Amino acid sequence: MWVETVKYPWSTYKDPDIKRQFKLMSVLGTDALPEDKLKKLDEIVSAMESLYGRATIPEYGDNNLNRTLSLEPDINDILDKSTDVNELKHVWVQWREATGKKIRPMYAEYVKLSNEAARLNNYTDNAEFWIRGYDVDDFRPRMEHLWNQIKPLYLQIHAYVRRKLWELYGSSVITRRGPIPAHLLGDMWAQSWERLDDFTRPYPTIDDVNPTSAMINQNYTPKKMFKVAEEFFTSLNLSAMPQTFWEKSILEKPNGRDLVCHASAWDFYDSNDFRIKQCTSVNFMDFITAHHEMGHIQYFLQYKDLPFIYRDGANEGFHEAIGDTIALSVSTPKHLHKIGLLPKTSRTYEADINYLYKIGLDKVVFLPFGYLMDLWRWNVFKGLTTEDQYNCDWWKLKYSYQGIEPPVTRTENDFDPGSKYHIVGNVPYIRYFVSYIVQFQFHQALCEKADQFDPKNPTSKPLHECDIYQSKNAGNAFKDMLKLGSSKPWFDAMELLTGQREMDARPLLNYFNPLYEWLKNENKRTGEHLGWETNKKICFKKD
Ligand SMILES: O=C(CCC(O)(O)[C@H](Cc1ccccc1)NC(=O)c1ccccc1)N[C@@H](Cc1c[nH]c2ccccc12)C(=O)O
Ligand SMILES: [Zn+2]
Repeated sequence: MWVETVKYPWSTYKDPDIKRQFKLMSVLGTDALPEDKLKKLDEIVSAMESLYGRATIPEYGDNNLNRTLSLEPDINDILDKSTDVNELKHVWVQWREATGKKIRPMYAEYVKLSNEAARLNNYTDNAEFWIRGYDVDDFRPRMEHLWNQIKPLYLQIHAYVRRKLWELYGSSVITRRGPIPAHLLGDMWAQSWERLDDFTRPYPTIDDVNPTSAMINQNYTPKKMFKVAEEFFTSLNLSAMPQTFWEKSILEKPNGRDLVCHASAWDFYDSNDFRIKQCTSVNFMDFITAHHEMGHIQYFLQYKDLPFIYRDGANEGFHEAIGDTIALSVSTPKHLHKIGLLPKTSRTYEADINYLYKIGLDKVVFLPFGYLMDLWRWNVFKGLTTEDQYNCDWWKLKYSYQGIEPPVTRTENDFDPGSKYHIVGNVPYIRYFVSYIVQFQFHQALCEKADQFDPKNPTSKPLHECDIYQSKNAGNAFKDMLKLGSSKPWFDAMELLTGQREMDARPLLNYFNPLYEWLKNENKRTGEHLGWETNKKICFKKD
């Protein structure tokens, strides 16, 4: 699709739309590389990705079955249910042995070739190439500013969770002033801690909002989960999944066949064939992920008749935010009760705080992780993090932003970034940080359209109780934005839906404000230390 700028001097064109189409078409990406280097880069990425996709670890304990475990569903089930710190440490270490450690030798060449491609596209390095779609030249300082707005809330939830884990595991495993050991947080990368909800929530006597048992009792299947998700979208007057979607998607892990299980959504650019690949288990987290993936498909469907150069998100964060925005309504006790996945709902202060805490264990906790993933990669592409300190710099960032530490000593023989899909799959990650901010802007705007939020009187109808289900008003407003695809700068798309042109952390902070107040009081009551400190060494040389 490379349009010779000499033949078409498009930068001189007057028509803004034609000019935009040529500009988008002229970005070559890795195709700018000479044939042999492009081939080498593709080989490295597919080698890293297939190694990750095939990775298994030995089962914990000395049983002689020597079964092996995959990430999905085996290891995730252990992270969900086990409180045996030695079993948690085993899966944490073994997953990194099976993935990052083996991928490390390939990474430096991947970095070199990616930077070469970026420079051939007239970018200084691949970091600049990756953030071009956000259309501002101070994008990285803006991300730091957003993080600084969120950090006080994160410090509160971090201090509270650390105390609850200290109560559960004792001071031989965790302190009350230091970083939290990463294997105790219910997730392989400590990116979201919602699996801790069950035994750390503020008011434990109040029923937990966990529809998994109802899903199992009602014989939910993966297909049923996607059908229920689809019905939410159609209730908004958005599009149903086309027949080919149901015929060609892979919604369950095919037994026997090796498959990269990391969820993904696919647009075949023929205005008809759209698919999801997801190794779905019947549980609430996978039900939410199903909405995330279906959000991608809905975007595909809404922009499918645009010139194909415009068949993309307004920016990459928008594409990640569609499904999550819908999921903010789906997750409410009110909605789950309405679709029969929650026996009853009690609208008390305690139930409210419990709910905000559960959502906060995903959304607030995720933000430092969503940010540091590309902070590390930007430093690598810019040569600020050199190969001999890959792992040291990774753990410096995990300590500094997330306030966590590894359960065992890490050295430069390890490569912990390579234990995360997006690092081996060459998938940028700041898109999820952007999504977690803008999805609350979208949610607030849609709730206003659904007459379930009033910005002039925000406490009259609390944003966290809003469910836009069956609101055609909200759906049509969402549709108008989705239909733009990437045909307009993302500021215009944002303004069309929300009335403002910038990313703004205030809707997220307003949403969680009752939880923030509760956590401040609770941490003051128990005398929690906010933040973390340690005298442990973080970096060790290759042995
Ligand atoms: O990676 C994903 C979901 C996978 C994806 O839908 O984002 C997928 C990633 C991917 C990109 C490129 C190739 C293969 C997989 N993205 C897409 O399928 C996709 C499709 C069209 C446009 C843009 C992205 N979520 C992130 C974080 C996350 C954000 N919201 C969530 C909700 C539930 C669970 C996780 C998340 C994670 O798991 O760390
Ligand atoms: Zn996604």
